[in-house]
Amino acid sequence: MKIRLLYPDSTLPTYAHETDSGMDLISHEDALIPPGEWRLIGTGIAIELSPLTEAQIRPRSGLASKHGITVLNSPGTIDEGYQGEIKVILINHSSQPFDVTKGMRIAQMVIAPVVRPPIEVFRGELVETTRGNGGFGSTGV
Ligand SMILES: O=c1ccn([C@H]2C[C@H](O)[C@@H](COP(=O)(O)OP(=O)(O)OP(=O)(O)O)O2)c(=O)[nH]1
Repeated sequence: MKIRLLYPDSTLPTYAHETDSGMDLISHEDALIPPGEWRLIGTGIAIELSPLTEAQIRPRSGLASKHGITVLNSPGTIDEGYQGEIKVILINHSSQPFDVTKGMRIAQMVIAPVVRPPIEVFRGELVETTRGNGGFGSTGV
């Protein structure tokens, strides 16, 4: 994949450890998120994904466990063809205002394969399975 730095002071997202699943996304702006509210935060980057891949924007567990900050639409979907700035929707679930500062690691971005199967439409019965229509706790607690 390619990462495009949109501004002279954009910060490249990096993997904190070489075996990490996600690279940390950096805020390109300051923002104050009041308790219970959310903000759309720019990262100052855009990406060019390889065919049949997507990027998923996921929360950082440290921000969630220490400050109640998570990604509202987690996992955010970055489509293969999206060329705009990657933005992160952060929500503050705590009772304190949360200060996002430019340069802060606010979320992580995981690159994942995408499957787009050919679709066949029909009106008959689905092939029988052992689960059938059972769901939503059908196997017990
Ligand atoms: O957390 C996110 C989620 C999405 N996007 C960008 C990339 C994505 O490809 C595009 C559209 O996202 P999505 O399909 O989730 O949004 P939508 O509400 O369905 O909008 P659209 O009608 O533009 O598809 O917005 C982000 O930058 N951050």
